[in-house]
Parts: sequence; structure tokens; C-alpha cells
Amino acid sequence: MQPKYPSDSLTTLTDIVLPGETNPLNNLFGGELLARMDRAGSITARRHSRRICVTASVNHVAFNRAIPLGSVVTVEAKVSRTFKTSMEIFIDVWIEDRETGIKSKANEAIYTFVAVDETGTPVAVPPVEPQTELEKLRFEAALRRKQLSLVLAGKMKPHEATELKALFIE
Ligand SMILES: CC(=O)SCCNC(=O)CCNC(=O)[C@H](O)C(C)(C)COP(=O)(O)OP(=O)(O)OC[C@H]1O[C@@H](n2cnc3c(N)ncnc32)[C@H](O)[C@@H]1OP(=O)(O)O
Repeated sequence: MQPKYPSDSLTTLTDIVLPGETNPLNNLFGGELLARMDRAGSITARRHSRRICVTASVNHVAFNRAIPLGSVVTVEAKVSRTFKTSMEIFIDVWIEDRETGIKSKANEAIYTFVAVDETGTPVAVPPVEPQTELEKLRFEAALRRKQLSLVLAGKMKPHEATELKALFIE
């Protein structure tokens, strides 16, 4: 299969935070942000693979900054690495200052999607070729994140997670 660039399937969703989407502190509810990230990530996975894609795992989420009511929130989803049938999608979340328009990073997350056929059976996806320095860094680290996710899900034995183990051995 022909490799694709991360920019080929980049998805950017911009939306405002409405009163029904906030917690008692008037900040964006975490579950609402997870849903927005899942939507953006699944569109990226579908654009990359041109297949039906399902969320296999949420590997990491960092709610670093609260997002206040009325904020304009941009969710950016990019393929960071592909394996056989799965795709790691990196999500960056930005909020935009109302007066200056300057965007600052609020949160990030890493999701895994799997491409499937009409019966739900996993199918192969095209490789991804990172271009920028950040894309290359995220690509390099993705295998150990996959191994960690599989170990935590009980789908890989810890001793098989060679890339992950190498992190802890000088
Ligand atoms: C967009 C949405 O919200 S969809 C709705 C929510 N999601 C769902 O309903 C998905 C339900 N789950 C499923 O359908 C299945 O468990 C699947 C398709 C995700 C995986 O099916 P499995 O039978 O486990 O297939 P299999 O073992 O071949 O794994 C398929 C790939 O997923 C990867 N995978 C499975 N679980 C995980 C996990 N927890 N973390 C990382 N990767 C995983 C496997 O490593 C494999 O990757 P590879 O082919 O690239 O090496």
C-alpha cells in the first residue's frame, strides 16, 4: 500500500463551549471533550484508511487546563503511526483568546483506531510517513505506547513488550 503523509488526513474541528456542556465550575465537561476528540480522531482514521474505523483504545488523556464556558476550542487530529490494522492518532486541543485570536494549547490525547470491514474484521491500513520533526518524534515513540496499551489491556505479556522494556534498561 502507498504510504500517506499525516497532513493528508489531518482533521480540525472548531466549536464553542455552550452552557449545557460545562461542569459546576463552568468549564468544559471532560466527557464532552473526550467525545469531540473521538469524533476528530475517527475522521482522521477514516481519511487515512478510507475504511470504517472503530476506537480500540484511549491510550492517554491529559486535562492540563480547564476550558471555560464560551471558549472557542479547536481539536486537531493527526495520524502519528500506523501498524497493521491499527492507527495511533495524536490529538492536540487549542483554545483561542477572544481579543488577540492567539491560540494556546489546552489538552492533548492519544487514541488508537482500528480499520474494519463491514463485518467488523480488522483490515490492513496504509503506512504513514512522518514529515515534520514533531511527527517524527511521535512516530518513534508510538510503538512503546502501543505495547503499553496492549499490556494494560491484557493482550500482550509484559516480557514481549521489548520496546517498552528498553525504556527502563540503560
Ligand atoms: C468511533 C467509535 O467510537 S467506534 C465505537 C467504540 N469502539 C468499538 O465499539 C470497538 C469495539 N472493539 C472491537 O471491535 C475490537 O475489539 C477491535 C476491532 C478494536 C479489535 O479487535 P480484535 O479482535 O482485538 O483484533 P486484533 O487482535 O486483530 O487487533 C486489531 C488491532 O488492534 C490493536 N489493538 C487491539 N486492542 C488494542 C489496545 N487496547 N491498544 C492498542 N491497540 C490495540 C491490535 O494490536 C491490532 O493492531 P495491528 O493489527 O495494527 O497490529
